[in-house]
Amino acid sequence: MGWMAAFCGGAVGSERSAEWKVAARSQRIRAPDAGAVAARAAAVVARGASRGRAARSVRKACPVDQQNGQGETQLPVPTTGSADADKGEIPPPLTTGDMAGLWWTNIQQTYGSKPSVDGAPRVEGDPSDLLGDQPFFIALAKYFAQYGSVFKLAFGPKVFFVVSDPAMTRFILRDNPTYYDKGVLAEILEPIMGKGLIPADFETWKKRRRVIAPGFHMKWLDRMTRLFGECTDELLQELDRVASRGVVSSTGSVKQQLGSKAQAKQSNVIDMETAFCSCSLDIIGKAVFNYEFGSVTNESPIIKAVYRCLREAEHRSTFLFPYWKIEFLNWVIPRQRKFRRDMKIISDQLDELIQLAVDSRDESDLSALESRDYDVIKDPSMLRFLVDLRGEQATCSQLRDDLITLLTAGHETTAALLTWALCEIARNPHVLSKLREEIDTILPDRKMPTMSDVKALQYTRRVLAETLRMYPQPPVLIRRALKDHTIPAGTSKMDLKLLRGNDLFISLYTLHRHPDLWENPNRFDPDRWTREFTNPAVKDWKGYKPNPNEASLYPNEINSDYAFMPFGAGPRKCVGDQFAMLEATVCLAMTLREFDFEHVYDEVGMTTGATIHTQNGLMMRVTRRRDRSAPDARPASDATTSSSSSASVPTSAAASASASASASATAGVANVIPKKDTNRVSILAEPIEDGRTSNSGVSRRPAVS
Ligand code: HEM
Repeated sequence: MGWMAAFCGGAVGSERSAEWKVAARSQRIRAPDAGAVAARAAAVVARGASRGRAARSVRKACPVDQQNGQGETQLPVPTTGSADADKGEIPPPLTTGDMAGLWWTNIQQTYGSKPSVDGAPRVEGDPSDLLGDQPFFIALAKYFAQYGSVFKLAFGPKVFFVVSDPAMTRFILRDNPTYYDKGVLAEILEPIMGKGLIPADFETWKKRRRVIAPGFHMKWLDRMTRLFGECTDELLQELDRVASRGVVSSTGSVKQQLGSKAQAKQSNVIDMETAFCSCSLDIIGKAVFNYEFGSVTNESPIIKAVYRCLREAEHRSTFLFPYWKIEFLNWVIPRQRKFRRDMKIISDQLDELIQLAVDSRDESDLSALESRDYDVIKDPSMLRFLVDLRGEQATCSQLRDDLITLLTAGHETTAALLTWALCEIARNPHVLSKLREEIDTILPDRKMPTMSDVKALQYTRRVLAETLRMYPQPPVLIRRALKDHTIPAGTSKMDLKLLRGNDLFISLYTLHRHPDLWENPNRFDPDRWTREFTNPAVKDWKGYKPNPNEASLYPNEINSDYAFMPFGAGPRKCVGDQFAMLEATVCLAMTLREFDFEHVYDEVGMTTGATIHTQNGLMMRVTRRRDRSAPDARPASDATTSSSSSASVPTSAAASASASASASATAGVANVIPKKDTNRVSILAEPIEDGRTSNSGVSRRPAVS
């Protein structure tokens, strides 16, 4: 299927062009005129109040809606679903006036004599750590060591409260989710995801969650598990090719050996971060809208557009001044012009896929959809489900927002999980050995994993859970208070009084390494999930209790009483958690069954993005597994390594690092030598910096249907 097909030639093409013009015009008419102009200007002063307008300026109306005469019609509320956040009164959305008032209060409190009533200590000195080279969440961990589990950061008129406390987190995410919206996150993501689940306002979220959540039903997940195996198989074929290339020895200067692009391409070194990214992108494309992403090495325009949009979201999340909200700058600044072009490429393709799905709609009840025979269905995608669900008439633009949200949320997160899991496994031979023992028993030979295999792969899933504890994706959850209220004290022993409009970060990174909540928090120890852990010294925290028989796919917020929240918590918890765990388990198990990996560099630093990235890729020497009948056999160099405490701890330092792992949550942080490289992720086969290749060379596979 060609990207341009929908808009090329014929009557349909020209009709659509006409619709585009109508759509564009109707967009302009719908936009609030004077109010919008004022709001845009005010947004420069008060972020948050003009949500949606900037989004509309980038996003386009959908031709399918025009065709159906739906325009921006409301969706009927479906009869099924799991959204249960509408308990109690929903506070009204924030206005420009609210934000301007709050900013004035912040200025008076930070720089004037007005007393603060919030109760949180303010980070003293220059919080330039947050803008410097080190990742944002590492800076927060440093402040956590100094100020405890609640503190605030003040920048000019902005104040951010940072919380790393289980009881407070439970209050925010589970007990009172309607007190908050997604604040800064929504502002950043709305131009990309529109009214998708992540940035959506409460009303839209409630409707869409009820429709999308049942899409992840058991039979579909079962079919997806097969897809994960098929896509991983393609990755394995590529790894096979890489493994058979000239071996880069473990001695001598790797930099010298990989000095040129040609040399890098001939070596058995691969960037596994990029490889996992490619694999998970393929998976999500097929799963969500039955699209076969083109070859990375062929430089498919859509893949480049998707990656650039993800990078743009990251750029926005780390840029303090939201200049993209000033309309004319979007036309003047090249990266913003490119962003608009990329969004159009993506939207056009999604519109084409939606059109195809709508044209072949086969309306069914939810129960019929949930019991579909996915063995015979050609298109098992989520889009098919959303379009076929009886009574469900989402507008095309809403569907587009849903799809792009699932694509974005479900791609990098899982790739990051696999990346950091492999990073830790390669440093911990005893973990690898236990993994292999399990994998060889449950998945002998080339057997494709099934859902029940994944359930049986308990140790593999513990490794993944441990990875998510140490490298949560995303490392920080973002909320904004919609009403004045008080969050009762947790471990911090102080109530936190919030004003309407206050921004809040829940630092999962520090919560997951909190020394009061975890034994040896910086130690990579998958077996911790089999041991109960309590600490009576922590107020209002029940501790961690393993699930009997580890029945659920991962230890979660309930087992840990909100100390571990790999997929968030409460009604806005990740809708793709099972999908992600199944995918990561299948991919990791299949990969380790076949190949040995060895770190090329001692250090794998972290950088901030939407997820935690490596600094310069996860460069690994890959070889075919040496002795399948003796899974413990590892290269001699590995035998000396023990549990590391951080991805960036040099191998040689791992033993001493783990000895001191019982220190504070920032012990691992101290070992980090960050070197920010926000342009690092490249999907093209180009050498980066010192000549190492940034591309896995993972080729795309033929369509899986
Ligand atoms: C290892 C992989 C993943 C991790 C660690 C992860 C993590 C999270 C977290 C922490 C949240 C909550 C965000 C918040 O409260 O602000 C979330 C939400 C979400 N995730 Fe995931 N996720 C993963 C994979 C996926 C996948 C595979 C999909 C879809 C196919 C997905 C779709 C979503 C969506 C749509 C939301 C928003 C839910 C809502 O607001 O109702 N995620 N995810």
